Amino acid sequence: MKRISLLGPGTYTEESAHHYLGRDAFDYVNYKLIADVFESTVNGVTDYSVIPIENTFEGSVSLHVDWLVHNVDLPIQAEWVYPISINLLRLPGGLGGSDELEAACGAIRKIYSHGVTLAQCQQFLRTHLPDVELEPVGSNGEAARMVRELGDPAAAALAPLGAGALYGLETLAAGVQDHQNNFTRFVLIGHEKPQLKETADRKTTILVTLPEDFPGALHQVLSAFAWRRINLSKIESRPTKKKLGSYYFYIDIEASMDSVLLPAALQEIEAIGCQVRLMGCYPTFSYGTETAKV
Ligand SMILES: O=C(O)C(=O)C[C@]1(C(=O)O)C=C[C@@H](O)C=C1
Repeated sequence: MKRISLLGPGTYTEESAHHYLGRDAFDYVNYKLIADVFESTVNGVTDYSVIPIENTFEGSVSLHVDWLVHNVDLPIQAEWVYPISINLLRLPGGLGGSDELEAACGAIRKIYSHGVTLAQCQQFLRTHLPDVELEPVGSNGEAARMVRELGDPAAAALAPLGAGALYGLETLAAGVQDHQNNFTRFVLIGHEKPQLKETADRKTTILVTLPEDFPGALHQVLSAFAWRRINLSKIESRPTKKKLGSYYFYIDIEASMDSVLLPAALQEIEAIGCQVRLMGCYPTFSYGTETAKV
């Protein structure tokens, strides 16, 4: 059975992977830190890694995109989008009583959660828990585990309901994210093409580095897609980390490398002196309509 590394247990990453790939079709290997998730696939301990790369409100998870670009050479093999509903969890029977949210919140002194999750609940925290200490941890599953292990009734976690069930925590408030249509995009990376549903739409991700001192180079890159009517779903500049002011463009394209038009567009971009790195051509799955199971 193929092995998949991810942040877990009790994380949104795990929930999303079970939803799209199935619980039993793969052997899931849990790690506490995203660096270890990446490295397990680089070192051949696992075949694939699942990486959260973008959130509706927070935008790109820069740390993860940078790992994908600078530290590893693992193609993207699939992507999916999963809804993120965030819950305030604590030890059962904590101080203040769980029926009165304000009273119960008044008894909380410290909240553990992933940094991205804390950022998605800023308004809720300002309104209900303005004075609590916020402690970012490696994953939301880890946050729930710590609340259980500490045994401190004044501690709480912002995490998935599944983490509460796993560690026996009670839900003080459900769906506390600031925006209701909160989704995160995950990618599956690894060397081998996985066996997934063939009917899904395909996307291609490339990195483009522009030639130096070439006025209008980005305009020419974009026009190579525009006149062929190829749709881009994302373009983002990130530092190359080589020198100040030097950037590459991370581009998601709604087309497959199997089409006639996309390889021609990439050739045109290379011909003007840009460097193009193919990050993957892969099926994309959206929530509610389909899963990736064969
Ligand atoms: O800690 C988790 O639950 C994760 O799956 C990680 C992660 C992330 O790294 O972005 C995934 C999705 C959520 O938007 C917040 C956190």
